[in-house]
Amino acid sequence: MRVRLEHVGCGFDALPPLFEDLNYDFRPGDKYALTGPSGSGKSTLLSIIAGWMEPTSGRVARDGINRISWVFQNPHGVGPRSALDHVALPLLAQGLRRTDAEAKALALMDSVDLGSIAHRPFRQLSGGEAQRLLLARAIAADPQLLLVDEPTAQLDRHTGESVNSALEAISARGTIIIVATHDPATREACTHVLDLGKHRK
Ligand SMILES: Nc1ncnc2c1ncn2[C@@H]1O[C@H](COP(=O)(O)OP(=O)(O)OP(=O)(O)O)[C@@H](O)[C@H]1O
Repeated sequence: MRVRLEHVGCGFDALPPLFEDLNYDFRPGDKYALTGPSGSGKSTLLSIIAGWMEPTSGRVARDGINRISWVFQNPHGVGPRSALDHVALPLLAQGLRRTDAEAKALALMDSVDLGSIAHRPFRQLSGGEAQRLLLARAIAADPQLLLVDEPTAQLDRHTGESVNSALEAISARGTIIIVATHDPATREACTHVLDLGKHRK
């Protein structure tokens, strides 16, 4: 199982390319920080890696990757539904009984410091809580590749550390994790750094 960038480049319209000739291997059990200034193409590269967007040049090889989860910078959920329901849903879809799904969902929510808001409706969550909730849901889906866009941007240090620990725990299960981040603590918590600032043309 791995994801490989082969001579990947991308640009929009007549603008200069964001990046060109990116060659990179992403492997299970490692955490990759995708860094670079605002506008350098981090979210664009996540879209390309996920297969949502074709690169302008080169290709992405995804070997043995069937389940991809993506936690967006701007989280969306179902307003009136409880936070717990959001995390339990993928577990129910995997065939767990509701009591087991909810117990597992609650443990995942605890791991990102959300145990106390489990029964609140999604619409009452703050931006940082909503994004952590969707991280817990993404982990519940048991992905082989987890893409996360700026998970700690809206968080205080302690909460940011719990997010980094949750990423560590899922990485230890063999998931490939790629995190677009400006946060030095998240970058430090990763095993590798791919800096798009250095690939700008
Ligand atoms: N569909 C599009 N058409 C034209 N330009 C686009 C499109 N999508 C993104 N861009 C431009 O490409 C550049 C890279 O955007 P991207 O969101 O990938 O950057 P980023 O590194 O994730 O930025 P940030 O750190 O601010 O989130 C930006 O200048 C953006 O305006």
